[in-house]
Amino acid sequence: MSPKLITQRQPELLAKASTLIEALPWLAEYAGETVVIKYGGNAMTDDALKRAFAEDIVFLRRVGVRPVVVHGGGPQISSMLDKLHIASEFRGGLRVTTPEAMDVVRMVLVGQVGRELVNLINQHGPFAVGMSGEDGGLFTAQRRGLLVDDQEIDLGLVGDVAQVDPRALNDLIDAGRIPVVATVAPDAAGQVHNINGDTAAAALAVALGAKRLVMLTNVAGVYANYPDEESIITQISTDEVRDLLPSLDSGMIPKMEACLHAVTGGVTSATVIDGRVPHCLLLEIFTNEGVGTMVTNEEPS
Ligand SMILES: Nc1ncnc2c1ncn2[C@@H]1O[C@H](COP(=O)(O)OP(=O)(O)O)[C@@H](O)[C@H]1O
Ligand SMILES: CC(=O)N[C@@H](CCC(=O)OP(=O)(O)O)C(=O)O
Repeated sequence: MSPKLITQRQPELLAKASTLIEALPWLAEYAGETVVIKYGGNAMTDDALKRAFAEDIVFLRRVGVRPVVVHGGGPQISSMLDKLHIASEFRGGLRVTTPEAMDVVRMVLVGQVGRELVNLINQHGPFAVGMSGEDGGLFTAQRRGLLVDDQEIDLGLVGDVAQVDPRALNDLIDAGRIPVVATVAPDAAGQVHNINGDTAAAALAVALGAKRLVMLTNVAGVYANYPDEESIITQISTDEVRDLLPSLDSGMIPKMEACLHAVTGGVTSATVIDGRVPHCLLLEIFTNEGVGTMVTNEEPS
């Protein structure tokens, strides 16, 4: 570059350099740490965004973080169920899952969404390995219902994570791979269950002793009064999440329950970020401000 061009472009070049320098303490803080990233189906809206997500994951791996991807695929499952004329219904943010729907959930999460993410990440090198809760005994599911007014509502083959065996997954990470996890898992008798992606990501983050859980979705974060944009929450304590939970709706219920579970289980923070923003993951982890709503054990100052 000519000296004249450098002078003209100095502000732009300085801005680039300062972004890199801003990342410096964060690079040190996260090196060698496990970060669980939950990629919600609602955040997988277009191909450019998905490619940017794959780049961010590979970036994390390249700078010495141990990223683990747990993906959802709710809208993708719903669209396949529609095509097959199988009705589906959500209760409390969870899909009521008949045996017929379970086959579709497993097919879409493992065979479609998981494959696509593995493919995108591996355009940067042979990093990603797909696995489901069934592989290497990663998750043991336990059937769960939904408590409404002290009455347990049957949700069909919906599971909670009763147990995590992270050995196979840790083997992959130790070998430099990036696990990409689909959240279906057998119960103790071998019956496969549908586990909500947020629920599974939190259980995994706790079991792995992850430093952080970051969840990409299609809203800017959690709103105290959804969808009033003014009511966006940037930081919230676990006590405040407990107070907020009864007022939440749809998919935000399992998401906030999952954040609560992760943080009370020892994960330093759980953050919900806007997956519609390209490279939101890098912005959240490597910049001072971060984006989205962060749940921690501390009262916000
Ligand atoms: N208080 C709230 N703040 C933000 N989003 C909320 C709130 N209550 C309900 N939602 C809904 O939660 C959705 C995100 O959850 P979900 O659909 O499960 O996403 P994902 O597929 O990313 O897991 C948002 O699109 C929004 O419609
Ligand atoms: C029990 C339950 O609700 N399972 C979810 C699993 C996928 C998921 O969690 O997808 P998102 O993260 O995109 O919402 C479902 O069937 O939609």
